[in-house]
Amino acid sequence: MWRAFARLPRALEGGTEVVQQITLTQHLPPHSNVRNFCSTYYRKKHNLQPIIMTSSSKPKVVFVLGGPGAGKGTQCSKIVDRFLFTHLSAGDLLREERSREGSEFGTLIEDYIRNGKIVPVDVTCSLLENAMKNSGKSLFLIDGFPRNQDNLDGWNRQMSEKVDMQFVLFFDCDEEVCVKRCLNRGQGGSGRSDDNLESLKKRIQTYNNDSLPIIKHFEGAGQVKKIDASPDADKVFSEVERTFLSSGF
Ligand SMILES: Nc1ncnc2c1ncn2[C@@H]1O[C@H](COP(=O)(O)OP(=O)(O)OP(=O)(O)O)[C@@H](O)[C@H]1O
Ligand SMILES: Nc1ccn([C@H]2C[C@H](O)[C@@H](COP(=O)(O)O)O2)c(=O)n1
Repeated sequence: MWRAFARLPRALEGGTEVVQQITLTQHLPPHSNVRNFCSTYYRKKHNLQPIIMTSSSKPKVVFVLGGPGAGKGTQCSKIVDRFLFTHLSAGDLLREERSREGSEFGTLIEDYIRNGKIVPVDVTCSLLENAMKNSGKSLFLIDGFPRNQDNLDGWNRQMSEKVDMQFVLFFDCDEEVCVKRCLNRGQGGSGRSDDNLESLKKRIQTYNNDSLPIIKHFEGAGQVKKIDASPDADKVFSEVERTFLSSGF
């Protein structure tokens, strides 16, 4: 496959930078009009505007799910380095809000996080929507969301019409491996109030009872791309990379 990128200036898209990837088949002859038209050289030489093919101007979203410590954050930062995505972690946004001076939700968030429970969706969804708007970007990895039925219902109410959900990237990892990784992360000085055995037991329980059914729901709709998250991070990423490339990113 041969790829070209067309970048639409922010001003044209109401403040949202839209980067579209146009994939053409190899079958085009090397000097076909389409190829020439797409080439930066040709465009510059003839002072042409980039090609704009608008399939949708809505932001694109990939949900990233998996157990605590499965490696979602690690893989998201690799995806950001390789592709044009912006990473939004629901957990990070909640921790930020918890620490924000004057936040009315600080105590509630800390209680939910320490006890491995899922914060009510109105809080999380608003943090996500604000972060999306403030970024000015249009390709998002939404990490750790939706984590239960309340998250999914709230998203469907507030956001589903405003974005194009592409697929769910699911990092599949054994419970023991997940727990070990989180405990190591805690011992390495993560400073997270939930990287301890007591919180982890509750987080795993919440994952099994509340998050897995959501993944199954997406699976039933054919929207899940499952990745084995147990090998080392680079090996996991080669699978991830293949997935994004084959999805046209
Ligand atoms: N493939 C891997 N092999 C070994 N260790 C890994 C791998 N991926 C991530 N880790 C390590 O495991 C820990 C958890 O990884 P990470 O924070 O990416 O997981 P997460 O799924 O985002 O966790 P959480 O849901 O708890 O935020 C980190 O210390 C990370 O360095
Ligand atoms: N959708 C979400 C995501 C996260 N949380 C809370 C509860 C989690 O245990 C904690 C840490 O999330 P992580 O960094 O592991 O993704 O944050 C939530 O309530 N709702």
